Amino acid sequence: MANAASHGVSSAGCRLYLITPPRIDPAAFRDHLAAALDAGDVACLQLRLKDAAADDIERAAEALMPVCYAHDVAFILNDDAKLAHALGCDGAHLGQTDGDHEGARALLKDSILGITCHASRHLAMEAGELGADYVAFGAFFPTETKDTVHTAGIDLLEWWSEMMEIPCVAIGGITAANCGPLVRAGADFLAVVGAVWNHPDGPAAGVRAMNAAIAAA
Ligand SMILES: Cc1ncc(COP(=O)(O)OP(=O)(O)O)c(N)n1
Ligand SMILES: Cc1nc(C(=O)O)sc1CCOP(=O)(O)O
Ligand SMILES: [Mg+2]
Repeated sequence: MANAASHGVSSAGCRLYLITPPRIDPAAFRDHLAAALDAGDVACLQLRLKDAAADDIERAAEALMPVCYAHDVAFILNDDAKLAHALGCDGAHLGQTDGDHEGARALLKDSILGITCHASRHLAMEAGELGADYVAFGAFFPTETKDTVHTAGIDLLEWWSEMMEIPCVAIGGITAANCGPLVRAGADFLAVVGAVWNHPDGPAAGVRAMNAAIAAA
């Protein structure tokens, strides 16, 4: 079965998975992104613009993709597999209501497909069966980035990583201060928004703090 490692998003140990803030000015954000990626290891960037028109997403992708590629960071688009394919992204991340997962798998071929599985073993098994490259569990902690409904526990990560080879992503309120148990439970990637983009000393400090915490776990 295809997996994220075979597409160049290697999880060799736990790695950082960055997600953009929901609204950005692409030209200004490009500099913040470059600073963040200069600061340390990042596996991928997910462009997650909420309530944005396709044209705006395309403009943002054009601004940010070259920065990712210059740093050997995979570029993943949220919510829309067709647009991800059309824009030449490395892959797409789909939630449970973001369209036809099987159609997306077929369309994206060897590109990355990640699927939100909330706190559900059943959804994760389904995602694995259809060929997802990673499954995402969350929310592990309270978050100000998004209104969340589901709460995931450490036991889910332990179970998945013991039973399955498909990489898993942990998301939701993750910070340098609280990520240790997630890493030790087997998370392959920690997906973060606020811990990096809202870090009081800037995004580079956020990446350094997250990577130091991952290494110390
Ligand atoms: C890595 C990762 N995990 C989960 C999500 C959430 O996706 P979804 O449930 O579709 O919610 P939105 O992000 O679209 O609001 C994600 N984006 N990335
Ligand atoms: C986009 C998203 N999805 C979640 C889920 O639980 O599926 S939590 C979340 C927000 C993640 O942002 P932060 O790192 O700032 O908490
Ligand atoms: Mg979505």
